[in-house]
Amino acid sequence: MEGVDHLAHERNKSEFDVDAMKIVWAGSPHAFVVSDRISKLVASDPGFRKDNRSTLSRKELFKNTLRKAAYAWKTIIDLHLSEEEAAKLRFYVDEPAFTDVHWGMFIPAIKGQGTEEQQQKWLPLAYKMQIIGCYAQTELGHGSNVQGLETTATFDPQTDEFIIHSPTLTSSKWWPGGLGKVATHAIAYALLIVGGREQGVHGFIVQLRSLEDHSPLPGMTVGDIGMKFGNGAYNAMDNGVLRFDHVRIPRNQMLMRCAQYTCLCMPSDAKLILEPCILIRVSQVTCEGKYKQSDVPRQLVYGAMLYVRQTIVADASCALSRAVCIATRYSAVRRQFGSQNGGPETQVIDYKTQQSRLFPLLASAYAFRFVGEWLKWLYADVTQRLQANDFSTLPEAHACTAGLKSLTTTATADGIEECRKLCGGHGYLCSSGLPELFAVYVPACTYEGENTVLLLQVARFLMKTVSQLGSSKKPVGTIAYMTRVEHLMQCRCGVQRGFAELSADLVEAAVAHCQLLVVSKFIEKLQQEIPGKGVKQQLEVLCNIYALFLLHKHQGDFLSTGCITPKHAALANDELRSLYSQVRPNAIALVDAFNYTDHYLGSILGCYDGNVYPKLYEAAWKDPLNESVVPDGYHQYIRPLLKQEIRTARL
Ligand SMILES: CCCCCCCC/C=C\CCCCCCCCCCCCC/C=C/C(=O)SCCNC(=O)CCNC(=O)[C@H](O)C(C)(C)COP(=O)(O)OP(=O)(O)OC[C@H]1O[C@@H](n2cnc3c(N)ncnc32)[C@H](O)[C@@H]1OP(=O)(O)O
Ligand SMILES: Cc1cc2nc3c(=O)[nH]c(=O)nc-3n(C[C@H](O)[C@H](O)[C@H](O)COP(=O)(O)OP(=O)(O)OC[C@H]3O[C@@H](n4cnc5c(N)ncnc54)[C@H](O)[C@@H]3O)c2cc1C
Repeated sequence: MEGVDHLAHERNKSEFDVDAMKIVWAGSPHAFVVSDRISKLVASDPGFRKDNRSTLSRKELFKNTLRKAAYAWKTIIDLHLSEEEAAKLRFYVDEPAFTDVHWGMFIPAIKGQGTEEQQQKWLPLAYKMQIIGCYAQTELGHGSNVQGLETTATFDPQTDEFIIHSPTLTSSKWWPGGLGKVATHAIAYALLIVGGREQGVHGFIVQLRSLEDHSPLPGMTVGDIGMKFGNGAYNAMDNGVLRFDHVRIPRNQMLMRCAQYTCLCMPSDAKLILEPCILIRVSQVTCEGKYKQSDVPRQLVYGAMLYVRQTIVADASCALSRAVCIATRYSAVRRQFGSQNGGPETQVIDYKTQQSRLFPLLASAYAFRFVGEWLKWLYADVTQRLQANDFSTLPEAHACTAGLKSLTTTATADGIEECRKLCGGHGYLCSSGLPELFAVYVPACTYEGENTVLLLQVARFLMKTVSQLGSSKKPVGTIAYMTRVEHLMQCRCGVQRGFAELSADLVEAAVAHCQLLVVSKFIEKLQQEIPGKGVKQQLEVLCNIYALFLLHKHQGDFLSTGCITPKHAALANDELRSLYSQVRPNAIALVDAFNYTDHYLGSILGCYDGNVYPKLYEAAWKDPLNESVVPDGYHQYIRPLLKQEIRTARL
């Protein structure tokens, strides 16, 4: 039987309203309509074709990405797309590009840390893409440790300028996306030196390339850092290297204000829209060469990272759901063993082992979706509070964004790889879509804060909270539960001792805290009204799978701390098995609810109609290696080998 019939049969088994679930997944009926329309627009436009990416050379890939970015921008302008629609278009075009960093980091950094004058000067140009920006923070020798950056920005009061300089090889900027070949400007982070005194790391707007002929400006040595992991994939991005040799910029190009807690605003007609934002001055250098710092928390300069980490959490559910959709559909198509009386073999999705690897990932995709929604709310909430000069929830917002970024990207990267394995040998083919998805996704565990480094930030926050237990400062919000954990009261005196020594255990505690967050936000979601036949029931099953799977995976910790008994552990495992059986008939419908087009999935194994084998067979013949029956190199290397005379006696 062909796959196409097979999946139709699977769809008929489902016990809930898939259209209603699509709306839950999208977030609202409006979000669904926008997403559905834009995904179809992209899928039907040959200008956004992506099935040939893995066969392109680096140069061809990069040029093709430039073409797509220009074409995407033209589409946005011609169709007068709104900010929401433009963001969806970028999502469905599905190509890492300099535009991500321009819109996702360069513009938010200016909006966040620029003065009003700076915003008025630079944002209209950036919004119209008349300048293209990158975010140049990381250096060859320094990434996680931002305070350790070596690039210097020395104020020269004679000329009212900063001199930006890379004093060592290790101070070369290294990694910024878009820097290598495209960006005309950068937000460069450098150690500020005023009157001979170091004043910490600050951001500066630096022009890199001529707006006439794109050549690097005097004093700049700039280029691409080279091929990265995987063919195609993130190599569409020109991550770059940059050295400054005493480059002079006007004093008014130091970012002197901190108000980053505003959302990205991309106007449909590329005209400037300035949103209301917080006007907090963090630091300033005057023309007389005086450095002034206000008394607001210095951590506000990390706001751009808070913003991007929150978007990364929202993106994790997309990447994981995409892999899960591919693996689930293929698991229903693929058959191995178990043929009875010459009948069909068993669908691999019916094997309990397959279910126990696949369904927790399906549940995780939904769990991350809802925690991502909640994190957006938290980010909006902290923004509002900061506008009222209330900094009280900033540490919690930092811990949540950092911790959830770490948890969800790690689980998603691992989950994509598990989905590849769940697809057996065919999962290793580029046409499965999974190798490229993994290669594009996996750096999310490193960029925007290396995942272990971020968990250490969460651990620091948790330990601070524990040390304050019993004081008048009661933990609230996501750490309110700590007052209920008696054991923590006994720990509180010792928490400031041995942090480094115990850091591996503390990282585990940080992960557990984040997992609790994900579970509790899933439960909160279920407490809302959820319309649609059987939708809530399905989500309850998935929520229970997510929670019980974690309990099962970490049962050693639960048992050793006396939180559960061996009997509980066994019951949890029984329940998990029963939940897998409940998901089974709904599995295909649950991944259909993601509403992904075949174009976006980019996977023969995951195609909607399940018609996998003819498509795999057809695709093989399109490989460049099959352009000729006899390969290039036959006459040079194969034929001489076949015709060689055996000269050595032993052979
Ligand atoms: C082809 C298609 C084209 C389509 C075109 C269409 C057009 C587009 C239209 C629309 C599109 C919309 C697009 C949106 C796209 C969005 C996508 C975004 C893509 C992103 C791409 C990512 C690329 C990668 C970028 C990077 O990686 S940038 C570099 C990031 N670097 C880091 O993250 C460094 C990590 N290190 C740190 O964060 C810090 O150094 C530290 C580890 C936190 C330590 O800080 P430090 O001050 O040195 O140490 P401490 O003394 O420990 O202080 C910590 C102190 O501060 C608090 N803290 C720390 N961080 C924060 C924070 N962020 N906020 C608040 N508070 C913070 C911490 O709690 C401590 O407080 P206490 O002292 O009180 O304990
Ligand atoms: C694809 C990609 C795109 C990027 N884009 C940009 C960009 O646009 N702009 C930009 O500025 N940067 C960018 N980066 C750089 C990125 O932000 C850094 O690589 C990241 O912050 C990690 O820093 P690092 O490389 O210094 O890692 P390191 O900190 O050197 O990490 C190495 C190891 O050391 C461990 N480690 C480090 N510190 C500690 C500690 N205190 N305690 C315990 N363990 C520790 C880490 O856990 C890790 O295992 C990008 C990186 C990648 C891979």
